[in-house]
Amino acid sequence: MMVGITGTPGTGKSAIASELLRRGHRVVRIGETIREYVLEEDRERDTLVIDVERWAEEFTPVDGIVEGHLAHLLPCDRIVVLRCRPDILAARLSPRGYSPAKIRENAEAEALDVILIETLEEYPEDAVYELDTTEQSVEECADKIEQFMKGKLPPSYGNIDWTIYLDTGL
Ligand SMILES: Nc1ncnc2c1ncn2[C@@H]1O[C@H](COP(=O)(O)OP(=O)(O)OP(=O)(O)O)[C@@H](O)[C@H]1O
Repeated sequence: MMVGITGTPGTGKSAIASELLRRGHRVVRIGETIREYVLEEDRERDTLVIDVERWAEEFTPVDGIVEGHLAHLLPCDRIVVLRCRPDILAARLSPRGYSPAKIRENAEAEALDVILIETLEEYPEDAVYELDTTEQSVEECADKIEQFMKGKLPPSYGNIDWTIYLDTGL
């Protein structure tokens, strides 16, 4: 079974995937699979432009976890969408040295449910598990993902509304 972990940068994909790796799961980091698919560097947005279509087409499926903010563009069996309250997300991103514009762009995308919406365009409802990491530890989040993988936690999404954070000047 291939399980994707997606989410806005800073929601905790990498940290949670490391915990799942520690627990013995196979983990593929999407960042390590895109190198040959980089089309250009978008300097203004401080990000890489990837040939996502070709990358997704050529991706070799894994029996395990695929972690990265493009995971929902792969044909996973189940997909976990990590969430984080936008003000806390901004605080998590600030030690990275990102520009204020890049932090704002990510916080806004999180407030607007961008990754969840993209995920629901690709996946049936019963394959999606939305997990709010704002006030849970990495271990608690990993526990829930393991339970979801085993079918012990039902799919769920849609209980988050962070639109008020759009007006806070983040
Ligand atoms: N419950 C939690 N789950 C995951 N990470 C958390 C949690 N609480 C706090 N963090 C912290 O949030 C920060 C951002 O996490 P991380 O780098 O894993 O995000 P990411 O989604 O992988 O970002 P990117 O897409 O840029 O790689 C880390 O410092 C991590 O320790």
